[in-house]
Amino acid sequence: MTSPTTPEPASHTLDDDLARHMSGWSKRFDKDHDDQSPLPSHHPMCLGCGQDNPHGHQLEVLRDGDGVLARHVFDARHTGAPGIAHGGAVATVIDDLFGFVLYSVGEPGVTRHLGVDYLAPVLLGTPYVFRARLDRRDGRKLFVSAEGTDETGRVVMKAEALFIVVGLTHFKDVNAQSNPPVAP
Ligand SMILES: CCCCCCCC/C=C\CCCCCCCC(=O)SCCNC(=O)CCNC(=O)[C@H](O)C(C)(C)COP(=O)(O)OP(=O)(O)OC[C@H]1O[C@@H](n2cnc3c(N)ncnc32)[C@H](O)[C@@H]1OP(=O)(O)O
Repeated sequence: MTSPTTPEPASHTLDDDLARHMSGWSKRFDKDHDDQSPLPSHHPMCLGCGQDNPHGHQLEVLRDGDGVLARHVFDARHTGAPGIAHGGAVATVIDDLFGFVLYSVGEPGVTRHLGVDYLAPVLLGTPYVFRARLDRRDGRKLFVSAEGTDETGRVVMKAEALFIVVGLTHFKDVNAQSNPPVAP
């Protein structure tokens, strides 16, 4: 529910977004994306990384060699069992991080399959590092993997996913069929 102090999301039209993202996604990791430099968010309202989404994780994702990295602290909004991050919130962060691996591919893609192994509780208010990479590509199929570690280096979760490369028309076609976005 929107509180009176919750900022209204900025207005972004699909055509604006597509135009902006088209140039963004055509860029591979390059001189603009030096190692350990931040990568642009998918979209200002993206649940994972959008800076205008007050309900999102507002991830800041860095290029990390051939992969990507995000440092993240889950908070009370992400509670599952008391004191522990909800598994769906952890999966959201990882799914979104995989969406940043697309920068190394230079083409847009969407999640076809996501698998998560929860090896240890992910605690609220505790810093974790999540890393993801492209393992292999088979035509339009991108096989990616990731893991999350705590400050001691202990691996608390692992994930693997299949992303499918799609054209930008995928997003346009889907939006043409859907209802207009609703403000939170
Ligand atoms: C608002 C404007 C924004 C504009 C922005 C523009 C740029 C943004 C760009 C990028 C954003 C990235 C943002 C990341 C955010 C995080 C990621 C998400 O949340 S993504 C959302 C959730 N995912 C979906 O909504 C997909 C829904 N699914 C589909 O639309 C279709 O299923 C689709 C397009 C993915 C594929 O459909 P098919 O009918 O073409 O293909 P099929 O038969 O399903 O399978 C594809 C291939 O995968 C294999 N496959 C399927 N499951 C497999 C499995 N478990 N293991 C191995 N292979 C598998 C199959 O055998 C097939 O292989 P074979 O191509 O024939 O060789």
